[in-house]
Amino acid sequence: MANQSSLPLYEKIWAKHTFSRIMDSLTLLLLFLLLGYRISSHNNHTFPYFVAFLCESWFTITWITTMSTKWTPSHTKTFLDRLLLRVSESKLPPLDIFVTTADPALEPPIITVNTVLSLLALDYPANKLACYVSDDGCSPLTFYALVEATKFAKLWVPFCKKYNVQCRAPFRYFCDEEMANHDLPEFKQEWFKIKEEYEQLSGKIENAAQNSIPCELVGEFDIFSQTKPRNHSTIIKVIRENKGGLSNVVPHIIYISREKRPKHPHHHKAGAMNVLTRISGLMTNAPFILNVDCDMYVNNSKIALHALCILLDSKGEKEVAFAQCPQRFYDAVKDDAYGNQLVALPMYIGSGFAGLQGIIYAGTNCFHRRKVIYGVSPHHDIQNANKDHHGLANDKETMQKFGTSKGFVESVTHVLEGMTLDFYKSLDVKAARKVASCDYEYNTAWGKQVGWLYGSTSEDVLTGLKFHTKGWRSELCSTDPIAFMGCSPQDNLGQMAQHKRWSTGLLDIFLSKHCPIFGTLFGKLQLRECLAYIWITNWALRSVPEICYALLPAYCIITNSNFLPNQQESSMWIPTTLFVIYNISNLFEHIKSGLSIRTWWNNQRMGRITTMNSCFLGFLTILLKHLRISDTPFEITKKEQPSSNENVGRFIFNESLIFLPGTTILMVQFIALFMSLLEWQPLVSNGYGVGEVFCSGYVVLCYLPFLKGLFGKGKYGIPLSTICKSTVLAFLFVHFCSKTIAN
Ligand SMILES: O=c1ccn([C@@H]2O[C@H](COP(=O)(O)OP(=O)(O)O[C@H]3O[C@H](CO)[C@@H](O)[C@H](O)[C@H]3O)[C@@H](O)[C@H]2O)c(=O)[nH]1
Ligand SMILES: [Mn+2]
Repeated sequence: MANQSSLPLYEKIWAKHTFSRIMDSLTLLLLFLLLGYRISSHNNHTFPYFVAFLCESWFTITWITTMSTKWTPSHTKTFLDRLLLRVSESKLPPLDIFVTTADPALEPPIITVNTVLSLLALDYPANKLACYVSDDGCSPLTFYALVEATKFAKLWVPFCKKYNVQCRAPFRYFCDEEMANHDLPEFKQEWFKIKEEYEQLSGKIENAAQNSIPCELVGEFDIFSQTKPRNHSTIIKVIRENKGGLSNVVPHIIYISREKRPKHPHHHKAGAMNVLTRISGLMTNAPFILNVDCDMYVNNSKIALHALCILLDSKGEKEVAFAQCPQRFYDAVKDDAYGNQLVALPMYIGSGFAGLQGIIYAGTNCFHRRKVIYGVSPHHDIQNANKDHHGLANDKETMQKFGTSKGFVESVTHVLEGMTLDFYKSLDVKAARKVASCDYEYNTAWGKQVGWLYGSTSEDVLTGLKFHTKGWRSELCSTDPIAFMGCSPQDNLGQMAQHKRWSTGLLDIFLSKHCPIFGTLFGKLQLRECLAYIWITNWALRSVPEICYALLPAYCIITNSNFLPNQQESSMWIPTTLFVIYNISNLFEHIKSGLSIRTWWNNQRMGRITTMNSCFLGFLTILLKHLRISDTPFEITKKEQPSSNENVGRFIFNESLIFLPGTTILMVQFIALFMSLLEWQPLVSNGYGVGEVFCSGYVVLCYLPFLKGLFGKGKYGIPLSTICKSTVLAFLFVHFCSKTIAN
């Protein structure tokens, strides 16, 4: 038998997606044929052909990056038994957990509380865990909810461990009434007792949200009386300290609301993460960090151990910066009506990334190595670090980089030297306050070389990209059952706003000095990883060719011209087959991911709608930002419990500009189809044919929710102002069309 300690703790499994590969290659071939046709066609000097050629070239480039990303998918298999043979439970490394919340209205405290409870109950020695909750909303309600939840945790944590509960978020766990029919009478009794306690807890939080916080607690809440969410000093409260360092109790839990002042940029989530990094550095300084958004509860209680298989593996130890767990969502809207469940896409693109230099950092559900966050490169020489960090001069250097807190700099030195001893003595709030102040980062490397990087609302992808550029790899930690579950937007407004933020933030990265292309030229970003990053960061740019392409059939019908080969030409088979092959392969991928045909269509349709609306707005936002006209905000996604959702898959609309491109495109198709019905076009040769009419009809089909919106009432209707603006734009477009004929 092989020596136990030399066996790897995890293994990469390479998936074979042969059918997908064939279909993808066919698609590429057809795209090339189409481009070839454009170049060689006798029509190639017409305006529509030229525009089509440009758009299709862009699609081809995008397709090459897509294909390269998908080509070698992989995931990981972890060996818990080997881990536990190698590291005894008492030798497991400490783990700091970061939870971020920012707005008690959009992120109801009961959701945050459930996430925190599930984390406190992780299958991991409690004396190795510390849970830090960052509240950018500076909300006494959130604090109150956490205080109450900690009391409940004293029942919940032992209960979960005793009965080996899988889902450790009570609101999900108690949904399942089946549990009560357990054979063990003792279990049954406890189950009911704890369920009742949980109901009391959520009742209290509900009550506090509606009325006010109970007065017996007022003393503790005084500190919130003078605060405004965007203007207050630091609040740090140790809600629970595991003073005895016991392994079977409730871990440390610390509430943090960092200082905020109107004049100081706070860098949204990235800023919050950096404060958490520093405070935890001072307090517990664990070598590993797990970060989750407030809505992502633990669904696999052993997940920390799985992730450590990757991070402690002898190869992983040297190469892997972080272990990212997939993002999954609970209580999806039926058939994914808003296309935000992201199931098929991660299965192909996500594991594709994982087969290259590594999966992107998704901002949540991720286990980090603390020293990587401090800017260390792989194969960083510990001997050297030792030498480096003892001289006084180097302490000075470290201070310039990490800021002037002596305690924190000392903790950094520990991490860089790879010291494994537990740093925790007591949770010192005074030192922690200093590193949470808004001027702490002045003239330091925070947000630039150290910590979460600033400058993009997709701080996650940016930060991960930086690690990859340094030469680190990352792994997808795919477990069964899935590690974490969270909320996804429950309506199209949330979904579209989210995509706008992502596409804006991602384009910001592409246009910054962190651009993946530079990463490959000057750093250690591997070529195909670079292509994959180009694929993802170019999301917003994709909107422009897609909008042009959607307008093209209408343009052709209005001007009686064509952009597709006409019926007499035999080359019509190229675009037709392309359309068919692309859709079949996409449909196949959805079915293989266990999704319905309806879901496929919804995703397909939402793909078009978000690209042409959300991403286009994202594109404009970046344009304005670069012209220094406006800055990009971080709009927080609303988290709600699905029971409150009455839209059941219907689209809702508001005055937002986000609906303008779509409404206009739809109007233009109407005008075109109407004209074709009445045969109003000028008589010129090369008139449009079935192809153009089909395409125009297809666009209308994709925009069916908008079509319904034109006739809908209240929030289900597109506001009159948007309709008016769109009508004006549509007629401008028609006017432009007629101008081009006149020429
Ligand atoms: O100023 C802020 C803004 C946001 N957040 C937190 O950031 C997290 C993510 O925000 P959310 O509105 O849920 O965004 P999503 O669109 O769901 O987030 C995805 O995309 C983000 C980047 O755009 C990543 O940061 C997230 O981890 C990733 O889940 C939440 O916990 C927020 O509380 C803060 O702490 N401070
Ligand atoms: Mn979220």
